[in-house]
Amino acid sequence: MAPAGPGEPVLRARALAKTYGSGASAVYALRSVDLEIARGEFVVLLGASGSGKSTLLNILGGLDTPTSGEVWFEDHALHGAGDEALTAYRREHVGFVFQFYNLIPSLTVAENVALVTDIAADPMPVDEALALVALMPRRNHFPSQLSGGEQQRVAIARAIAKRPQLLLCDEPTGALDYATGKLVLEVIARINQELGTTAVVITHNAAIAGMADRVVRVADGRIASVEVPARRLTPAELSW
Ligand SMILES: Nc1ncnc2c1ncn2[C@@H]1O[C@H](COP(=O)(O)OP(=O)(O)OP(=O)(O)O)[C@@H](O)[C@H]1O
Repeated sequence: MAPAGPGEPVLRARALAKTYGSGASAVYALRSVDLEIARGEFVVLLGASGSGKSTLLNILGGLDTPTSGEVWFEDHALHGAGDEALTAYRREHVGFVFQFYNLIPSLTVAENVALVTDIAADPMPVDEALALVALMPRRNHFPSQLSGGEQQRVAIARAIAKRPQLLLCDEPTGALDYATGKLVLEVIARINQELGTTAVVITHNAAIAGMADRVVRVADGRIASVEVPARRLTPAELSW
């Protein structure tokens, strides 16, 4: 099968369920999720704490597997895939950004990004990734010398330097103040638009939803609603 073109689904979930534990202590993190994400789309996942957002993102990114149901990346079935196949999927196709930046403190900014470009099949030059997040002037600094927002931008540079098809972000602005959070969102939006990277961003912040192509609300392990904003706003136009 040819890779999906613009607008075609790059990720598909069908009747996805994830249960932790069993019997009386079972936690139904996802109950029955059907979702398609198109190539190049910017999707925001909203929902209360514990609603299942991270579980869904982790399954889409091959960090976790469903208890039942199907999840596909293009024509690769991720459900039931073994550790080796999921590791290869993540390495080749997925960039992750988490709330905490997970940078190596003893390495410079450029060296943190090079950790990924050294092992990727078709990486961009480290300095190109740093330019995309406007951090070239800080390339030789250590993480401890950077603000939280700058550290998060390094984490984004590291995630995109391997030219992943998917950029999956779990609360990327959760540890940042308002203005810094906006800067980080601007970077993610720019990468989505300039590189065409499909982006899925989890947030508690409903205002961020304005910058999405589609807003998926998760409640109690289910998709509660899907909205398409009339116009995609820039992060600068958002306020909360
Ligand atoms: N490893 C685990 N073992 C048991 N229960 C878990 C595990 N991971 C998640 N859960 C439960 O699954 C449910 C969904 O969790 P999940 O982390 O996906 O929610 P979330 O919407 O991302 O929440 P938050 O916004 O607080 O990060 C929660 O009730 C959580 O307690």
